[in-house]
Amino acid sequence: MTVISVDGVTRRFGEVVALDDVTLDVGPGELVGLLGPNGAGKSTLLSLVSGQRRPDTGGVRVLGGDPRDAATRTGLGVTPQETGLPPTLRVGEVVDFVGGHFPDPMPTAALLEQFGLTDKARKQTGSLSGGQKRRLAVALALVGRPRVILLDEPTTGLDVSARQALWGAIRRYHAEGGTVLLTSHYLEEVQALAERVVVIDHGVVRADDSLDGILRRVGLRRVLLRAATDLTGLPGVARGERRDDGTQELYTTDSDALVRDLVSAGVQFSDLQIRGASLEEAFAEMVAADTLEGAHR
Ligand SMILES: Nc1ncnc2c1ncn2[C@@H]1O[C@H](COP(=O)(O)OP(=O)(O)OP(=O)(O)O)[C@@H](O)[C@H]1O
Repeated sequence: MTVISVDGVTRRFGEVVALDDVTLDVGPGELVGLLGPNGAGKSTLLSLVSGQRRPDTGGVRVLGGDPRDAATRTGLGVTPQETGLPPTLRVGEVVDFVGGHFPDPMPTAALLEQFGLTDKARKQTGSLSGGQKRRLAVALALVGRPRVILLDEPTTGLDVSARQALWGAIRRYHAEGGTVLLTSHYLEEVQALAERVVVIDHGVVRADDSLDGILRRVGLRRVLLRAATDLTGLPGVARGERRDDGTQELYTTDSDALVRDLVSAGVQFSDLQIRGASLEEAFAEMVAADTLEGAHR
């Protein structure tokens, strides 16, 4: 059975098309990372899957039901936005309150222990640090022992150790058979957790592939050199830029072949430097290339 089924969904906000004919199926036990730049439509997609919003056209099913039905939502865990935590309620009270909506909630003490929040149980949520709030938000997604969780930017703003701790909790949930759909700006986070990656941009799914498949697609190298001839249009150069200082920056999937071609063509160059494009650059490259393709369609 498909756990999450998004079928031909379009959602507008006035003139803005936040999602444009999006189709996405997530199977049981999958851990899917939804990746995209600001404003891509990730949060809108999660809000449709969680039943907080309705699509204009198309359909969304979760665990075979309508996500707007209370019965369906008991199988679904979501992280509230930071502003969604009532600031005057104590941490333990918030967990009890959310857990009270589920038939078999996790014991509050065990959950707080798992997320390193035991000593905060009696603190008002308004007094928590940003990192502690994020941990509480993810804990709340798990309190009802849901079959599927939706995590929107689970570790944004966290330091390295807090991020690792949360990744551990997400991995444990997944290892026990849970299905996860998470959004992130961080390729690093998606790389650490997800088996499958969906890249979304301008409301359109640009890529949907295994993590390895996506990494292969973004396996660009950056070649920096100084040359009098313009090399930015050479075959094999995905994108290139000539700088005022005489250097040229060339992105290619095969830097060895590019350098061999330059040598055999007798091109004069100096100050050669080659490094892997950062994941961020590679992701930007993929989104830019697909946008260009879209414009030519
Ligand atoms: N309530 C709203 N009213 C008007 N426009 C909205 C609303 N929510 C989202 N949008 C617009 O829809 C588009 C998609 O936004 P969305 O928040 O889904 O993107 P996102 O990928 O989650 O971005 P971010 O990474 O910045 O959180 C954006 O252009 C945004 O401005």
